[in-house]
Amino acid sequence: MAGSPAPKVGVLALQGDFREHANVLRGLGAEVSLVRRPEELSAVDGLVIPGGESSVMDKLARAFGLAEPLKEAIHAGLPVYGTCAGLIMLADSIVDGIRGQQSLGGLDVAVRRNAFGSQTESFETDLDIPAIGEHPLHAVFIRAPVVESVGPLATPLAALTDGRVVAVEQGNLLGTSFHPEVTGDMRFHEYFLAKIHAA
Ligand SMILES: NC(=O)CC[C@H](N)C(=O)O
Repeated sequence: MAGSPAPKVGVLALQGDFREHANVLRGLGAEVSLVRRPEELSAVDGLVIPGGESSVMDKLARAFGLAEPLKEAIHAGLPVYGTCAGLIMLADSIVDGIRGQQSLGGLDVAVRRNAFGSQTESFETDLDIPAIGEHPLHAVFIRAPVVESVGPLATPLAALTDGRVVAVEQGNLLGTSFHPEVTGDMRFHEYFLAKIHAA
């Protein structure tokens, strides 16, 4: 946006495909930093939680003393976008988590891990997502979760043809089951940057 400074966007870099997100965000003009410590979190205007393995991310976030600061930041209204494992981290409730797995919460949804089972490790499909524009988005799902139930505070943004919800938003929070950082279609990251500008 002309005249406005580049937003400072953090990418949670405990585990997972944080480099891909950092590259997309830099390409869109954001000032990107990797977040592994509470001080790094307090320096950003928005945060992306990448795909990876949510149970590992959860353990590392707690071990590094980041889980509580992350919850506080989410509660205080920091814009946060979670993809895949990141969506699981943002869900108020996890279905099929490993024993003791915790989420940060924030999104009024229940998310089922590995919802497509071991037969379907990954697949690609085109999704109609009016919130980000007219053209369908090519979406890549990798051992992906689905949003199993959406509470009254969250809004579904996209669903598969069978009706299962794969993208949601709630105020400053955004979550997708799929990985826009690997397709070259940057509309979800642009949508998220617009949220940061508006926050
Ligand atoms: N691509 C991904 O982020 C996979 C998510 C992973 N199955 C989990 O439970 O966290």
